[in-house]
Amino acid sequence: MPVEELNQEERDSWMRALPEWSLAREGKAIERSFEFADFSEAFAFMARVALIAEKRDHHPEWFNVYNKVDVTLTTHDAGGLSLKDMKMAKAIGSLL
Ligand SMILES: C[C@H](O)[C@H](O)[C@H]1CNC2=NC(N)=NC(=O)C2=N1
Repeated sequence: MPVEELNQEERDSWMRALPEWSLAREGKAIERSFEFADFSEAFAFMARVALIAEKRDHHPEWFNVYNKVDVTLTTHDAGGLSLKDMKMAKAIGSLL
């Protein structure tokens, strides 16, 4: 089933509900940086996100250095942001 890209109004409404996330890539992605006590905590977070990603078949782009994890969400199949990214962002936030 094709995944629809959100229109600007839907996108902006979701962004108000996800204030910790920022638009990136000219509105085609959202990003958020996380900081933990150490690498072990950061990697534990990534492991939990990985399980959610597999369950949803929706995978983050991310970059980790020691205790920091930068997460970018976008939907390749939609060529931009979809509901999947926003729901994933919400699920990631509820892990903390
Ligand atoms: C075939 C499979 O459904 C797709 O490749 C999935 C897997 N994970 C994905 N993750 C993300 N972020 N975007 C996608 O479009 C996507 N598509």
